[in-house]
Amino acid sequence: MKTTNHPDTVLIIDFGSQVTQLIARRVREAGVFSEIVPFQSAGEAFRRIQPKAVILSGSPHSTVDIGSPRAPDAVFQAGIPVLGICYGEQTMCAQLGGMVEAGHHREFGRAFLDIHEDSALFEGVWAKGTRHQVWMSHGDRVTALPEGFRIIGTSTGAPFAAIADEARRFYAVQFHPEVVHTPDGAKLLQNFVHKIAGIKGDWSMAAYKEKAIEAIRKQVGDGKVICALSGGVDSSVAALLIHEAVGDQLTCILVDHGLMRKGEAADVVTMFREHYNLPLILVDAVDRFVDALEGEADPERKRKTIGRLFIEVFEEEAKKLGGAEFLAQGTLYPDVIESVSFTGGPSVTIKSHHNVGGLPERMNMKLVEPLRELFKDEVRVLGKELGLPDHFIGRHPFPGPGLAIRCPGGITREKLEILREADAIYLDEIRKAGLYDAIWQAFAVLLPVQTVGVMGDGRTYEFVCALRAVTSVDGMTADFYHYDMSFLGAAATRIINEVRGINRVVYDVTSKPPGTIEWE
Ligand SMILES: Nc1ncnc2c1ncn2[C@@H]1O[C@H](COP(=O)(O)OP(=O)(O)OP(=O)(O)O)[C@@H](O)[C@H]1O
Ligand SMILES: O=c1[nH]c(=O)c2[nH+]cn([C@@H]3O[C@H](COP(=O)(O)O)[C@@H](O)[C@H]3O)c2[nH]1
Ligand SMILES: NC(=O)CC[C@H](N)C(=O)O
Ligand SMILES: [Mg+2]
Repeated sequence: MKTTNHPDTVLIIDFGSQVTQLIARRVREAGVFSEIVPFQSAGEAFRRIQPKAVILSGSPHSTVDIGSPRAPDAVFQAGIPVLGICYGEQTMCAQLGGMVEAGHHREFGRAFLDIHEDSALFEGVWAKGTRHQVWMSHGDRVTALPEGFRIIGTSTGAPFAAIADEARRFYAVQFHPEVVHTPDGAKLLQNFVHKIAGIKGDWSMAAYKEKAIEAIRKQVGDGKVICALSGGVDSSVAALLIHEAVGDQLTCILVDHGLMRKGEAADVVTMFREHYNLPLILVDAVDRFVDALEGEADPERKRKTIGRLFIEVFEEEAKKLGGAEFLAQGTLYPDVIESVSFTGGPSVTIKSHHNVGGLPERMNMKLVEPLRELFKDEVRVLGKELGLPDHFIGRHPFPGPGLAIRCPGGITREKLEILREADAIYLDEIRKAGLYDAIWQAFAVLLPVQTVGVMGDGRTYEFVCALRAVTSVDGMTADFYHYDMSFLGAAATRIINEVRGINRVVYDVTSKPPGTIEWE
């Protein structure tokens, strides 16, 4: 694991809470860099990073169980502030000489906290004697405090809902300040990092950009870099950053695999050539991909074929350039966080996500991943810093395998063409209705089902098109978008009227889980 470049880091120790990432988000929103590490490697990370403060996350575990996770003792001996959240409070108490009792007073959801004492944690937010909404999710509770601690807040189910040892700068809460259902939670976290830990809060995207550029120059030297550029936000921002760092040592490669949205390859090329004067090779690999996929109906085989062909194309292009030592990717922080999994054993593969990650091993290239510390919306802010036009920054994500995984059943050129047209109309309607930015991702799917219709007094027997639109934060969970029916009616009419081959349109009202966002 790479050493962080940030002097004032808050280390978040993950015990497997569902919302650990939110702690990192809130800390970063306070202008302070944060890193998440799983508890198993927290000791090593603590020595390497030398954080200015530590936050202990929640957990599905119970501290009363034998073998349940603990924070490294060094965390409590370093003289730095520590904040325990939920399980984090429980383990802090268990480790420092207090007591925790297992589950008779379960508290889930909204609860109210009575403020007993003024505290640096509450400064400017909550005054003594007031009551505030917080969000709880626990069964266990602390029943005796370690020496030096006092109660600063209580709730009905948790007499020790907020505690502090001000001398050692140890604080802990039973509720979750990181979630929006604790309306003042973000302010408490700001107090912890600014007032208690004394970290300035000058971590900004502008500063990040300069550091990242420096780091790229150092890593790459005078070597050659190729960047697989899809025109999506991640690879676009990575490419711009590397271009600022090493100029024309970078060559971008956009593969037109015939599975892109309508006009997309040309748009991406125009945008990059017009605005950036960035060396970009457009590889026409349409026949190669579509021939290989012709008739293929199995979702996993589609994905694997596409992944393999990407590798072949990149190998050939790198060779043509006389070789390249580095491959740039738009890998994001959620891809690299090793979240703590309690399912035991390897998790099942739902889909083989195509990525260029398989490339370096096969091609002996070193990876350049300047975004691996960022969340997607942070990447968007960085894109703004780099002058990426708004319509590129706000683009919906688009999967590497493209339309191939939106065409369930056997793929044919004709079906891809029909789908491309329907998708373009659908997105056009969304833009015209002003809904594009309210939706996280939207697309059309061409179903391998034909139905009977009547058009102009004649019988039709054509395909069904499904429309999908979801809201989400990170693509891990999603809800279907609640359109007004008149919008759906208008979009359906246009698709059926304008696209030969489709005579029926349906809307997908499945959330994730149980569905996934894409159909394959
Ligand atoms: N048609 C393509 N040509 C070249 N590289 C591609 C293509 N499609 C995908 N890639 C590579 O695969 C990576 C993963 O794709 P992914 O869709 O996750 O990211 P993205 O396209 O950069 O951003 P977004 O998630 O917003 O679509 C991309 O960053 C890019 O490096
Ligand atoms: O680069 C990618 N390569 C893939 O193979 C891939 N499959 C799904 N996706 C995108 O990931 C998000 C979650 O999709 P699912 O709910 O369908 O798994 C959604 O945004 C999907 O569009 C992919 N992106
Ligand atoms: N959210 C949590 O951290 C819960 C901690 C512990 N599992 C409990 O039920 O109390
Ligand atoms: Mg993409």
